[in-house]
Amino acid sequence: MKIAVIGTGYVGLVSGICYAELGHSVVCVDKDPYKIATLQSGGIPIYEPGLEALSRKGVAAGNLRYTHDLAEAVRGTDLVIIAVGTPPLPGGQADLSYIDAAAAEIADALTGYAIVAVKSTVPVGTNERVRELIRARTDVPFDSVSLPEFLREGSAVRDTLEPDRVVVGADSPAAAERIAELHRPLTKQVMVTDIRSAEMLKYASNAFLATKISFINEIANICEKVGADVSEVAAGMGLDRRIGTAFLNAGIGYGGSCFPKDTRALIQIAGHVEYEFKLLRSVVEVNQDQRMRIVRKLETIFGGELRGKTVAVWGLSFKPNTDDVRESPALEIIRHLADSGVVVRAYDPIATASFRGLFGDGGVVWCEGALEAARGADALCLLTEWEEFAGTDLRVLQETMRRPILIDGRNVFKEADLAGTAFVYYSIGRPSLNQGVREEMPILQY
Ligand SMILES: NC(=O)c1ccc[n+]([C@@H]2O[C@H](COP(=O)([O-])OP(=O)(O)OC[C@H]3O[C@@H](n4cnc5c(N)ncnc54)[C@H](O)[C@@H]3O)[C@@H](O)[C@H]2O)c1
Ligand SMILES: O=c1ccn([C@@H]2O[C@H](COP(=O)(O)OP(=O)(O)O[C@H]3O[C@H](CO)[C@@H](O)[C@H](O)[C@H]3O)[C@@H](O)[C@H]2O)c(=O)[nH]1
Repeated sequence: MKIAVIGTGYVGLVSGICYAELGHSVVCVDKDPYKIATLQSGGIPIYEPGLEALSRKGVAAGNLRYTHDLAEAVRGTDLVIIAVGTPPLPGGQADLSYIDAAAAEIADALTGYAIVAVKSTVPVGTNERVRELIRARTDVPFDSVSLPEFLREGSAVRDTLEPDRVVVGADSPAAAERIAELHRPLTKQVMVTDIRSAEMLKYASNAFLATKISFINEIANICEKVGADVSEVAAGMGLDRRIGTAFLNAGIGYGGSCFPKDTRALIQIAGHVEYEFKLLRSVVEVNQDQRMRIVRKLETIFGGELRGKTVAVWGLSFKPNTDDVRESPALEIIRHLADSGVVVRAYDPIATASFRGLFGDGGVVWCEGALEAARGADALCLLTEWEEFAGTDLRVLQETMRRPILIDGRNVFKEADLAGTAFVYYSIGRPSLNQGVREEMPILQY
């Protein structure tokens, strides 16, 4: 197929490169000149494992190219994929201005029949809105398809080439079949449905996963008080195939460019039809609170006074294996620490530059290595579970720090790692591992 992908962000770029890998003829379009220049020179403007090599391969094979000229890319194409951003507006609802602008540009560029598919995450009814926008500007025939994307950052290439499922929402059976056919080499699970269900299914999936995370975080918080271990609890729950083990890792809550935005947008979508999504509101509230537990724990350890302390932070991205820091819990935690008069020494293997771009520099010393960040610190907070942190020799770390206080926000370390150290250690929902802050467990009488 001849495919034009509009937007070379995390979704558009990965999708475009992977369609080229399947042998299709792909043009990726972005209006950001820096991104296109980087891509044209063989680089990748984001950090995503495996992507750069695939991009170079597609370009060398002659079936992948990059341009900022949308009209030229759309001309004569079979499929146009919209993968522009839908960031949150201040009230939480999705900002559809990039979708509208792309739709108008596509309408003006269409020269013959094409399928226009929306991969961006959009509120129910948006595909119909896109269709009307295009129809108002052109007589060229086209079909609309909702093609929600489920990839995760950090494993985006694998998720795209081996997805659990592909969902195609369409009201034209012929267009649905063409898009289904495009994805059949990737998975047996191609689901064809109506457009509104496809749009809703994307939000419902993210909201459900976010619910799992807030649920296990609340269980973790209770575990701390009753002397149970959340990792044991989650493992045992996960053995039930109806529950499954995935997304039951307790920690400092979810971040990123999707769960925070999409949960809030779904609350708004429900609100528009006068339905109050009470469960999801709580999920969001629990998540917000969970981030601050780390700060409260530090305050308790330091007797309420953070001012003048030096705190090392390991991990700035919202999850490992990405440079994306959008809605990363680290933003809020570091902001709070810096505002409380703490000197923060921060390190991330990949995401420091993007974090500084969003956060600024105030009150933070940016470090080039994990041990360098820990040097002379009164406490260390681990916020992202990058693999390199798990391999730390805690005895060496202890020697580096002024005081051995370790707040493990992602439950990376195990009992054996702590053996022979003097760390005051606190993790999430595993009170038996706590050292130095271990509380007497209450005798439970009911
Ligand atoms: N990031 C993810 O992991 C992920 C996963 C699934 C779905 N989604 C959804 O996919 C959509 C895109 O997300 P993203 O993270 O890739 O966004 P992004 O912000 O990283 O990238 C969007 C890109 O679109 C470009 N763009 C905007 N308008 C354009 C236009 N008219 N012409 C050409 N380029 C244009 C921007 O310059 C930008 O590079 C969002 O709706 C998001 O919710 C994201
Ligand atoms: O057990 C878990 C799993 C995840 N997280 C956190 O949840 C957030 C999101 O993680 P993940 O879902 O792996 O990353 P994303 O790249 O944001 O992917 C989500 O959001 C995308 C955008 O919509 C969807 O396409 C994906 O299916 C969906 O998993 C991160 O902060 C994680 O640290 C936890 O705290 N505990």
